[in-house]
Amino acid sequence: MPSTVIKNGTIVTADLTYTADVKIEGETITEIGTNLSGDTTLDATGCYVMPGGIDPHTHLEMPFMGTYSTDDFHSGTQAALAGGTTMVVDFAIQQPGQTLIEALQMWDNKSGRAHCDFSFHMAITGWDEQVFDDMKTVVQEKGINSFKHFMAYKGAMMVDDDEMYASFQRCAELGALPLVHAENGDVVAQMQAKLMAEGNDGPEGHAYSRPPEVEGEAVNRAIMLADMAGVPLYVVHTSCEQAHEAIRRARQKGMRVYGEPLIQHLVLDESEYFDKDWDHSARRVMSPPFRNKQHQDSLWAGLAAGSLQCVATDHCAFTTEQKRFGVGDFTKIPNGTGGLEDRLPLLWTHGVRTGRLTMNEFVAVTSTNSAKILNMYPKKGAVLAGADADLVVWDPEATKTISAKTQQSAIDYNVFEGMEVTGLPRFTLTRGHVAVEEGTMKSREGHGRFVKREPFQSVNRALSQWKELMHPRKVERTGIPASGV
Ligand SMILES: NC(=O)NCCC(=O)O
Ligand SMILES: [Zn+2]
Ligand SMILES: [Zn+2]
Repeated sequence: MPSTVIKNGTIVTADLTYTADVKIEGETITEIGTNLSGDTTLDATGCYVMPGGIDPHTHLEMPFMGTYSTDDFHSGTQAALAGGTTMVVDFAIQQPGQTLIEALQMWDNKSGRAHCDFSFHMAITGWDEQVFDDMKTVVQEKGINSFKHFMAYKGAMMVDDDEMYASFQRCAELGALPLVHAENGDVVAQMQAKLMAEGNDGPEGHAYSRPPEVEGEAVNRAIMLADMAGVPLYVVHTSCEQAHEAIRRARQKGMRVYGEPLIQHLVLDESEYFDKDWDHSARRVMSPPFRNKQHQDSLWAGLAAGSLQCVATDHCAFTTEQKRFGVGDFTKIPNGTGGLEDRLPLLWTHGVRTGRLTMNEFVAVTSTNSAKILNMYPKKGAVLAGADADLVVWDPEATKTISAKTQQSAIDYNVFEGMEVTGLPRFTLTRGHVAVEEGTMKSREGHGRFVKREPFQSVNRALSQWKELMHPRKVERTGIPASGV
């Protein structure tokens, strides 16, 4: 079996920083030590050797708002690798009339082009007996242990409380983790209609129609429902203090609630929606929208304090032409932005280089925490013998200016255009294969494999045990008075 040794680097994991060589045989890390040798040597002088990034939230070739997101499993996973991310978790979403299993088949077909490993969350967009039954197949046979619920996008993917609570209870039974896109979709729809009626039809209307309160309310509601169902909860794209505050409070009360800020919300703010150039603002339309500096500070603090766990991208990239579907009606601008290639360099630049995050916290929030929360650690998210050789050799001094002209993403712009970043991959390895070397792409289409994720044992068992103990019990009484009737 061909072997590779990464030499002269410093290993940085979520909890350790130390000097050692890393030996890879085939697709797996087989040894960590000193003076190791192999068929090939990768020089990591001056670099950190870290677990490759895991993006827990992407939408590649997603059918949405009358079109498909432009980055697919080919360009999207190339972008991931170029930026040091070695695994993405995408969302399989049923289309009207489709079963969960049919939707999964669709995602299986699309993902054949992936250059890096991937897994899926399954979206629940309605509720009936078939969905109830299929959830069991999805968890027990298809290797998917997480289900997403959209509390927004009324008239499309949104589920109501009835459906969500039923699904949360099913997740509890199956050892699965529910995810929520938390915005009050009913209120958003009313605000959108009002803004449009007042002639407020530009991209700034998108931000006005989705204030932090609609997110905070929904996060609180989802947390309460999850608590009543006895299941943990993962809140995707946590963008504001109201949402973070709800997560923080729940965690202080002992609830297993996880929060995921996006790199976009951490570094871009709401002023983007007030640009005079319609295209500039529309390209940045996503839900929830970008917020102000106070909200950004809250998210950064949450990552350092541990009340927020994973930094994702929600990569859902539309071209300018696609964004223009919404000229004259902001509600028709396809929601979504890219970020796969830029997540790690931006987080390093704005997090580690400013002192907001340590290097170990950086690894935790870009990789290890996702692997643990989604139940694939230590196969993924670890630099350990036996783990997949998904690694990034990170040059902390390498710099570039982000530009659509040099990106892997297939769209015609980049929402971070012109930003300088310091900290880039020297090498990115996906299951032992060197996919990126000093900015040159050497990745292979179809190399990526589906990563099966087993149902959760400990957290769900602990919660159901507690639920069982607290279950309503009839009080057996003596001396019951005769009925008054
Ligand atoms: N976030 C966004 O605007 N688009 C992608 C779909 C979603 O996650 O809501
Ligand atoms: Zn969402
Ligand atoms: Zn999303």
